[in-house]
Amino acid sequence: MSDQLRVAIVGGTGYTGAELLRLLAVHPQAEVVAVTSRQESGRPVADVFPNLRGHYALSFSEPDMEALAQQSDVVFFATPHGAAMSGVAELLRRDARVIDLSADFRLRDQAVWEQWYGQTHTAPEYLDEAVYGLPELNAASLAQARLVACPGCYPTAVELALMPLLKAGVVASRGIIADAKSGVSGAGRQAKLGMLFCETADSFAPYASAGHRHQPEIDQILSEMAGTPVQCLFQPHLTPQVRGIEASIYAPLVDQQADLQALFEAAYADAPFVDVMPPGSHPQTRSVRGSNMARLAVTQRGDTAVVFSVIDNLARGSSAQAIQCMNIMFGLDQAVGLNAPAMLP
Ligand SMILES: NC(=O)C1=CN([C@@H]2O[C@H](COP(=O)(O)OP(=O)(O)OC[C@H]3O[C@@H](n4cnc5c(N)ncnc54)[C@H](OP(=O)(O)O)[C@@H]3O)[C@@H](O)[C@H]2O)C=CC1
Ligand SMILES: CC(=O)N[C@@H](CCC(=O)OP(=O)(O)O)C(=O)O
Repeated sequence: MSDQLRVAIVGGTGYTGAELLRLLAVHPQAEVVAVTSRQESGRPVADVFPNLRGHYALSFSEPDMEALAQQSDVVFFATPHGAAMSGVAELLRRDARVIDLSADFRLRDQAVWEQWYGQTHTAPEYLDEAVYGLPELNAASLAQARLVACPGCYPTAVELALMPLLKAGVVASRGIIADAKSGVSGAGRQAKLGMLFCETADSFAPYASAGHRHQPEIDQILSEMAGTPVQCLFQPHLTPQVRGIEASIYAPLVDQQADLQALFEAAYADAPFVDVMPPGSHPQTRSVRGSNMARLAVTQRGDTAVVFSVIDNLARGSSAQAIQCMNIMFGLDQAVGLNAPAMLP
């Protein structure tokens, strides 16, 4: 076992932490050596998550950065915004590498981050160094990264859908609309009134119409892809399902002769976790449940490119994509441990 990557997880009792544990339980080249929870410290992992019985002898521990750095090669933060930035300096100083599933290092501009997240950033010196963990965009930088800022779940779905169009320059930089829907696990495992079964079942609604914190992240990354400022109107909705994001994206074409299907197939020819579906397809969230696959379908409607994008918010939208980043950072095959097909039905 000595050649196994030693993995620690801060925040192992949330949904993304539980998904990291589930996926890493069968990763052939990584071993979880520590997992933290302040509320469940001392309790066996398999007591809290019965699906992991027989996979882990570990118990949850307190989040002690010095101990985690000594024990592990890489530390995942599956914590609310604000936690990773208080631990990152200590971990990097002790040569652990860090993969942050929260938003602490996603935005380049400290003032913009503070405006949207409503707190002071305490480690702004790492904002430039952090590599945005979208493997199809940043594989080369990820291979060298000490600190990875994993994308938000909605941004993953939207950015993968728009990357081929923006890189080829076939759509306008204004007037793009991303109409996105998320399952309830996107809100995390903490009880919140609006996320209860009786509040969400048999219903469907938009939210955050005044602006969502994923808006500046989406605009930042789309602008990097295009090499020019891009504005995308992003509108989220809550759907009564556990996992899954669907984004329907509308982008005004500046080149109406472009073969969009060919463009997408070429852009993702070497991407093991992007499936460009045949023309006329309607991807379903159930086709990606529990898997790292993003399924895309592209079509042209008059002067508009229409892209449908589905991911599992807990897998491609966070934990599985974070493991794909880990694989790249440590020189492993990017797909190792992630090849299981989605659960269906
Ligand atoms: N849910 C989703 O679909 C997605 C979530 N994300 C992001 O991933 C992160 C985790 O999300 P999610 O799993 O849903 O969150 P949860 O609220 O479900 O879980 C949070 C976890 O972090 C721990 N924690 C909370 N505060 C601290 C702290 N200050 N220091 C150390 N540990 C702490 C909690 O355990 P304890 O309090 O016991 O220590 C718990 O294990 C968030 O930043 C979220 O925005 C990103 C993409 C998708
Ligand atoms: C359904 C739901 O509530 N979803 C969450 C997004 C989850 C996510 O991606 O989280 P971070 O970007 O914060 O890491 C929301 O809209 O706030």
